[in-house]
Amino acid sequence: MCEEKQWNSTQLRRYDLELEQIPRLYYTDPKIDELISLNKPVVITGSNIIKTAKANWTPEYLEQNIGNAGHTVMLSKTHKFKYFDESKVLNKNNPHGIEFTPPTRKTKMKIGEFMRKLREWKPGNDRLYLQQPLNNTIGDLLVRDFINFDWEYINNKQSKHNWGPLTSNLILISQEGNVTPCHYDEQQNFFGQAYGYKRCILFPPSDFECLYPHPVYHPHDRQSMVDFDKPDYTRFPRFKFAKGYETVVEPGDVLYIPIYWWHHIESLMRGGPTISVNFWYKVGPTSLEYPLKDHQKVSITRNVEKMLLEVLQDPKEVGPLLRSMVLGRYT
Ligand SMILES: CC1(C)c2ccccc2-c2ccc(C[C@@H](CC(=O)O)C(=O)C(=O)O)cc21
Ligand SMILES: [Zn+2]
Repeated sequence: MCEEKQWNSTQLRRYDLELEQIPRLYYTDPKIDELISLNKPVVITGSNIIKTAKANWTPEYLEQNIGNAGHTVMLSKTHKFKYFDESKVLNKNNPHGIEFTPPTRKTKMKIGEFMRKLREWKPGNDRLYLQQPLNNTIGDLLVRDFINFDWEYINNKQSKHNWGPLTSNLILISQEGNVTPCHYDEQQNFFGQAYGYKRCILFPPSDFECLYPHPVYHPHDRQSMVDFDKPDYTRFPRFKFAKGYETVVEPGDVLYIPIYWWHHIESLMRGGPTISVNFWYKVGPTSLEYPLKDHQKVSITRNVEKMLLEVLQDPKEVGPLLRSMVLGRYT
């Protein structure tokens, strides 16, 4: 029987993008391994990977069981939560940083205060996004749920596809309508959706030239400079050629976000709070096999930018040197 959909398209933000669907496959389907080995995204459905989270993790349950520590909560004046690396911001003990006005603020909050602020939220208030690494501060029931994830399935994928060690699991509690803007991570990611619905838009690493990442030394390193709500086609003309893939993940789904794939993730508008848990895997230094994969080329560009900054010291000199090296000679 076809389940009635729990959401409708008016809850999705509208972007000037052509989007294909990310395949949704039942967890026993061997095509899942084919896609993962090709570093392509896939939604794994019907599995027990995060079954206990799907069964138990409601906002009320987390309020009771996530633990009594202060949790990291991001605050934003807009619906966008654009990540930035604090270590790259100019400040007294970082003379090489660059001028930067952080778009979000980090604070610590007990879960009760966070949930109250969500319930009492009004337009004009800061929006909230809670993230909590699964560590020894979380409550016993959450530890039990975490232990009862289907680790046999997860570890089988990790070893079959030569992922490195699991580096962290983040629990994410988002306010409805929040957006994590388009960025890539240097880790393989099993993105589990426990409660509520999230729309995920992904682009392959080969779309690097259409998504204009900030310079590597910028606090918004790895984040796209393009504002999806209002793209500046003069500065970013190739954005119109970006070829995206999308899906709306529902409770129990696990989306495989391949390393270096761009992803924009939004909690559906008017869909209530959402709860996700991700699994990040660091990959060791891979030997370069030819022809190089697209994500390896992105990694090479990062090394060039880092080396140039190191030797030039002044961030403002990196662009001009690259330009003089390339214009008229390689273009
Ligand atoms: C935006 C936020 C809260 C944040 C602020 C400051 C530092 C880190 C982070 C951070 C890290 C991961 C996510 C989860 C997910 C995006 C999503 O689900 O919204 C994602 O990108 C991934 O799993 O790779 C979200 C965040
Ligand atoms: Zn990410």
